[in-house]
Amino acid sequence: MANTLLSAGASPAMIHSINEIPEFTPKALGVCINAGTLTSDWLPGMKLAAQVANQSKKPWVLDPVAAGGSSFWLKACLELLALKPTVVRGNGSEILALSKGSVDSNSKGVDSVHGSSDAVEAAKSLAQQSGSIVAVSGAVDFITDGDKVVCVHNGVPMLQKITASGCSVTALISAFVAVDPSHPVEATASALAIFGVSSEIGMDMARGPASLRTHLIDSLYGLDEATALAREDLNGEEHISKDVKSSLLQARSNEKAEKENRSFSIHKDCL
Ligand SMILES: Nc1ncnc2c1ncn2[C@@H]1O[C@H](COP(=O)(O)OP(=O)(O)OP(=O)(O)O)[C@@H](O)[C@H]1O
Ligand SMILES: Cc1ncsc1CCO
Ligand SMILES: [Mg+2]
Repeated sequence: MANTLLSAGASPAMIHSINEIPEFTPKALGVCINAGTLTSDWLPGMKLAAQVANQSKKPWVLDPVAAGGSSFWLKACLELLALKPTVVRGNGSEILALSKGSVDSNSKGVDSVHGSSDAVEAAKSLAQQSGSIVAVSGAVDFITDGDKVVCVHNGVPMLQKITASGCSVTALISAFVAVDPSHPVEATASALAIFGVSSEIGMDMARGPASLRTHLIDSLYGLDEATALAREDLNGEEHISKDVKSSLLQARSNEKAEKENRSFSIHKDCL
């Protein structure tokens, strides 16, 4: 997660201790709270970080790792959700569990047993209930404010074989939302697209999951505006660069790129 952020031009700090939160969190431009490897000792610090981010008017993003995997995980994620994250990003099973508010008896824990398209309606409903932007990742990523839905088609299936690829893209979303907090849907879609493009470029050089991780990070670091524009088939009005401060893409419908399966498009067009 931290290496992904560094490659994108952000400056991560991984904080666990509740003692550090009041002093440190106000200094951050954005906060990412990740429920993976959760223990009851860590939860109060996570909640305090969310509260301090809210008080400091800083955006924060929740990764509800394995929300449907156990009662403890689900309760913790629902409590964090009640603290009003700017964005929630999870896989299909995580978003379905949060939306239903129940543990999934078929859950494998961290890995999704649902496709992202199975969770689009749950994501819309969760966004309406929570007031947060909700992103469901998978073969297609869906981002919704409860009304409009944006789709991102970038990415490679091998990402599922790298643990914490989802966590890393959530961290990237935090950085993008931190630099454009007034456009959280666009920032979230942009982060997912940029991560996906980087994985596609990285996959051309990779021999398996371990080398994909390396090449993804290298590709994100080396991504320039021209390459991102070409791979996204965006029009000339959008500006992307490897610097997250200028890499916020606008979601839009694009029929040609849609056929190529390589772009943003609006939900009704891409389903
Ligand atoms: N089948 C796929 N094809 C293309 N990209 C995919 C596919 N599945 C996942 N991705 C991409 O992989 C990244 C991680 O999404 P995923 O849904 O696997 O997260 P996750 O299950 O939370 O992962 P983790 O728990 O390992 O961090 C996203 O950028 C997503 O777009
Ligand atoms: C494998 C795993 N277990 C808890 S968190 C995590 C990383 C992917 O979310
Ligand atoms: Mg995950």
